[in-house]
Amino acid sequence: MKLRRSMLFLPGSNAAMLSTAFVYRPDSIMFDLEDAVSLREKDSARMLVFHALQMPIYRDIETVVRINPLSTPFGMKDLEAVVRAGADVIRLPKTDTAADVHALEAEVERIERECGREVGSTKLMAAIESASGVVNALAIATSSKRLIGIALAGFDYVMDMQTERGDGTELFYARCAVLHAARYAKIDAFDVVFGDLNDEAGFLKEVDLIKRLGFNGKSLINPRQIELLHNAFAPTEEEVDYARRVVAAAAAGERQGLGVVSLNGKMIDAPVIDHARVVLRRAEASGVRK
Ligand SMILES: CC(C)(COP(=O)(O)OP(=O)(O)OC[C@H]1O[C@@H](n2cnc3c(N)ncnc32)[C@H](O)[C@@H]1OP(=O)(O)O)[C@@H](O)C(=O)NCCC(=O)NCCSC(=O)C[C@@](O)(CC(=O)O)C(=O)O
Ligand SMILES: [Mg+2]
Repeated sequence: MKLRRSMLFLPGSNAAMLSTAFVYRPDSIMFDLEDAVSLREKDSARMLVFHALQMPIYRDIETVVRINPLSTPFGMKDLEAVVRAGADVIRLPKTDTAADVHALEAEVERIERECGREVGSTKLMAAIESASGVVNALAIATSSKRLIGIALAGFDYVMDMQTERGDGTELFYARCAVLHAARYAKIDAFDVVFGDLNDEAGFLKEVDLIKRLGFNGKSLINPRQIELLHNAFAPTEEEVDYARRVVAAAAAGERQGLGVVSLNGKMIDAPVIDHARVVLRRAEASGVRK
């Protein structure tokens, strides 16, 4: 089971963060060349990220680079550098249509051929940051075989919607649209950045909500958020124990030729058994909640 619970953003211009971020063990590290980098640092940040991607410390952690949009003077330069440097995933910001992904994919394929990387080895993810992106979420999610997932980007999205971040009501439709598109396309879905580092309770409430909705994980901006997120996504001892009992009851039922059995008065059928197996695989991959 490939875990992508935590995707930690860090500004590509910050050399100290670039060389230490791996110690926090997020599932993926996202080097940002877009909005966290000022205009005068765009070129130096690209160089820093180009070198960081080739450091041995990043060999066993998924690396994602958020490039600038291809419509800016920086986007193509970013892409040339980071595909050649071996980024695992390119995150396209402000993806409004499937055509944005097609344009990116064509350039990635050209660069892979030019530099001798295996064609198709560079994966993509699309960040949806506008009403247009949400309306086109299904077309975006199904636009390329390279896509590992789509992410909702809350800050730009609420700006586009002429509202502001609040209790989540403002994101409800977009979260559901992004999730359904991702599930239809059988790729991952990532939730928004939570910006208030001192509001741990608010962060955990949001994590609980997005876990219940079905997101795979969340974009993060600070290492403090990683352990909280991983812990909240891990199954509890009780959930693991119950899952084991469901699997055992199902096996006993199968031996008796029964498709459906009951466990303490609760119906155990195929989807319940599948869910129990997911809980057990999750516990194996991530450990049990502390
Ligand atoms: C927020 C803050 C300045 C706070 O700094 P502070 O220094 O107060 O934090 P502290 O907790 O005190 O740091 C303790 C120790 O951790 C180190 N440390 C901190 N953060 C680290 C990190 N990220 N990676 C590695 N290391 C880190 C730090 O260096 C220190 O190390 P040391 O000195 O050695 O002890 C800092 O976190 C930070 O810059 N975050 C990343 C911001 C960023 O990338 N934004 C762009 C993406 S969002 C966006 O664009 C919106 C979006 O587009 C999103 C979408 O698309 O989804 C949309 O539209 O919604
Ligand atoms: Mg944004």
